[in-house]
Amino acid sequence: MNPAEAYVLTVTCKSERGQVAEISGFLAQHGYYINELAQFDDEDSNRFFARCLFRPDGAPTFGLEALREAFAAGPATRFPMEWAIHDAHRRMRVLIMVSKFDHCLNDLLYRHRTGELRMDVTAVVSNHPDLEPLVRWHGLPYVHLPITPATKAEQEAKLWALIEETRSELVVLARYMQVLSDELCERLRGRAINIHHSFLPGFKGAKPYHRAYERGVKLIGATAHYVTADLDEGPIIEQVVERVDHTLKPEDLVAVGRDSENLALARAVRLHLEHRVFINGNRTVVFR
Ligand SMILES: Nc1nc2c(c(=O)[nH]1)N[C@@H](CN(C=O)c1ccc(C(=O)N[C@@H](CCC(=O)O)C(=O)O)cc1)CN2
Repeated sequence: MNPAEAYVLTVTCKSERGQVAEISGFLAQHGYYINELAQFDDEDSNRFFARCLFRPDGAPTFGLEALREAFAAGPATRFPMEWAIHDAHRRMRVLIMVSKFDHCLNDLLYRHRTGELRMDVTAVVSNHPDLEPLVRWHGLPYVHLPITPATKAEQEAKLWALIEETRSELVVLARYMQVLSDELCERLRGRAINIHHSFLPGFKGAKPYHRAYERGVKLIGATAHYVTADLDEGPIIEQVVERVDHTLKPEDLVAVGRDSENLALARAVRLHLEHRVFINGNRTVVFR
């Protein structure tokens, strides 16, 4: 559990000696105590990643905005970096997208209602009307945006307007069965998560469970990943696998897979909400 007043610093930069000392010294100097510090140095990319949970220790020098300004002028200048300081208790604004499959949506909304996923759901958007009753039961806005190949651009324009109007920070594709355009993927880079119903890179594309059955696999899985223009190729955040055997038909694999999809997506959303995921090329660094 985070302290009553807590902040999360995220840093990505070129690997150089003195970075950890610079960060920890800066926070200590300005009256903050470090509760957690996770770091990773990727020797292949020569990139450094860090996540620091910290709190005021007595009367700190700054408020949050002044702290950000001081960090920008201090450590972030000495070590050019991508960084952010988040209020650890601020709830991220999340827009969920669905089609007709309801298991991932149902699971996310349950975890939201019970407080497990500390987020503000801004809206549930679907290209079908089917799931409106479930969403209304949760007291959340449901926006039906039908789509056809001829209306795809118009539908995505409405979707983007909604994302901006609701100030949504994260978009979750909870078995949304439409391919997002390259432009929308770019606009949502690093803040759109999809659940694919296979243990990627196996069985990309359509009907993975049927193809897994034909292949006679002994494990099936689900993969939560960031959305990119390359279908099902985005940086992987979380994966869950489940043992299966020769007695299971495709429809049985679909049923077994639903639990894996729910768990992989919920874990990935939580990791993102807590600023634990860093994109590292086509991979991720995840501070669990
Ligand atoms: N640009 C991206 N868009 C989407 C991704 C992605 O990684 N990049 N993930 C998919 C989810 N998905 C598999 O997990 C997937 C969904 C839908 C399709 C597809 O071919 N859909 C058809 C329409 C199908 C229908 O109307 O029922 C289409 O878009 O023409 C492929 C993969 C979500 N989007």
